Amino acid sequence: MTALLSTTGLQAFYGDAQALFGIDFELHAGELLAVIGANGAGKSTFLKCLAGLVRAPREAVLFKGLPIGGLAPGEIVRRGLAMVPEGRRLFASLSVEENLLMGAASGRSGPWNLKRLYEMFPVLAHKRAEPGTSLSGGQQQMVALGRALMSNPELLLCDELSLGLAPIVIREIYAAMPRITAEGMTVVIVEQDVGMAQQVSQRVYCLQEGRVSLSGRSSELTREQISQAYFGLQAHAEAAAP
Ligand SMILES: Nc1ncnc2c1ncn2[C@@H]1O[C@H](COP(=O)(O)OP(=O)(O)OP(=O)(O)O)[C@@H](O)[C@H]1O
Repeated sequence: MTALLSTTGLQAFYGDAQALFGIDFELHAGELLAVIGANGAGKSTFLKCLAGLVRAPREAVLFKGLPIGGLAPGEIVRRGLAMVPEGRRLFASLSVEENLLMGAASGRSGPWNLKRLYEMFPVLAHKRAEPGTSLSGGQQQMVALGRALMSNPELLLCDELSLGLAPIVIREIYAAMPRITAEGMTVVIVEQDVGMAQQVSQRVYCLQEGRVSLSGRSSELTREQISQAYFGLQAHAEAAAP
């Protein structure tokens, strides 16, 4: 099966500091995959390389068979890859609806529009005219997720959706995932909560100090394997073919 997205030997740097040391990664259409790892392991940097927010060598990232490493973020969105950034990053001067409509600027068509989003998150319909930043953290996360969906991507990258949110709100946000994947969308989540990551995903990659320390099917990985990969002891289970 051809990968929807793959990276080969992906390295990333902040100035002279190296953050990723040769990431080999493969993602197939329709998967929901989780990237886990401790603080500073390189999870956000990895997603940013895919989305064009951190520089990557052109050939190190293939999306739909074409090299996209280092392309401008807007070009990558137009090709069908959208990201929900860590920390929501809403436009403070814009309303909820205007924030959502920013996502539609890619010009891509597909199943997601304002009506669908408001059905999925009714609270946003009630607050459509309010400034995005006046909402609760969980509601802002719904806007950030909705804004990315409005670009009708084939691949959605979500960086720590649960950051700073109460467990009940986290469950509400993750409850949206089956509706998103039911549309055929492929999803990568970065998640600190390993239990949640394993529960919602089909496969997991664990990063440790900028390297893949473990990959495999979520249902088959043991807590012990994950905690070893998370905290740095040697462990590697090859990903089973999806
Ligand atoms: N803007 C930056 N400038 C310099 N170094 C950075 C920058 N962003 C991240 N780093 C470094 O790159 C490495 C990977 O960080 P990254 O944020 O990708 O990790 P992470 O796994 O997403 O962690 P977290 O869960 O804390 O977000 C770390 O050593 C971090 O200090």
